[in-house]
Amino acid sequence: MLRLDHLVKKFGGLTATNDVTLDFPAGTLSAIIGPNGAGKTTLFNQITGHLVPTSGKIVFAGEDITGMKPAAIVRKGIGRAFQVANIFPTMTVEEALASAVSAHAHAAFELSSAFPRRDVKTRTEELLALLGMEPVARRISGEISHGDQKLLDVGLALALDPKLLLLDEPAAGMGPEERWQMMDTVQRLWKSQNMTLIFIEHDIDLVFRTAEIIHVLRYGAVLASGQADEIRGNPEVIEAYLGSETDATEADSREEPA
Ligand SMILES: Nc1ncnc2c1ncn2[C@@H]1O[C@H](COP(=O)(O)OP(=O)(O)OP(=O)(O)O)[C@@H](O)[C@H]1O
Repeated sequence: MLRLDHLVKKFGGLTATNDVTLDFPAGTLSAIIGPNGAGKTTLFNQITGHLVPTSGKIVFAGEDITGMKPAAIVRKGIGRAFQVANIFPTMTVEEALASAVSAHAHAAFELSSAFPRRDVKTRTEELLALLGMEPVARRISGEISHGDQKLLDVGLALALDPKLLLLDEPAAGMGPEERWQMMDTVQRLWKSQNMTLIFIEHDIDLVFRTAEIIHVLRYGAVLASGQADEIRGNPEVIEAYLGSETDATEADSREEPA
């Protein structure tokens, strides 16, 4: 579904993504972990077209999408949950979701007149149910809890019917109980929506419980890939990951002199 092929991204003398080659097979639920500054978000930004790789290729569904603009990549079927709930602060949750569903239906209809018009109301209700957000459907987006706003972000990305969904720390800023619930929801969405999902997460316990495949980044490069048991038992990973608790930004140590 998605292949990253020798992907390099440099910011001046800093190599944020260092020769990353990874496969994300269709239908899988993968996590990307790694210390602060390991290059996780930079990787996502390249996949979504917000950053252009210095070298290497990004192949999605058999097509080379390297260097395409973000809007074109969204149309190819790659969605990402941004912190967008605050774009609709005065709308209710239901209205915000309906707007996203409606915009997507409209774009799809313009692309192909054969594309069936979506029943916006039905899809909105479906999403509310999927997200478990019916109880807050009529509340103002800007006034719901942080956790519900993060869920709404995911819902807005889902409204575009992505084949591949990228979530950057979906449980960030939540309390322990809420974090587990969020990851349960992510797993449920992934199962029910027949999509490929990649998430970035710092909490290694959440990752071990949720992801099928885990990729560990360090200094912008892939340190290890595998299932939870393989990753859990990898001394290098443990060292790299636990080391991050004390190093604020590991990338600081790899800046080359100008
Ligand atoms: N636009 C940019 N310009 C210059 N340097 C950047 C830019 N974006 C990221 N970096 C640097 O690239 C390195 C990797 O950053 P990135 O945000 O991808 O790491 P991360 O693994 O997502 O970290 P975190 O877990 O803290 O979010 C960091 O040193 C960061 O400062």
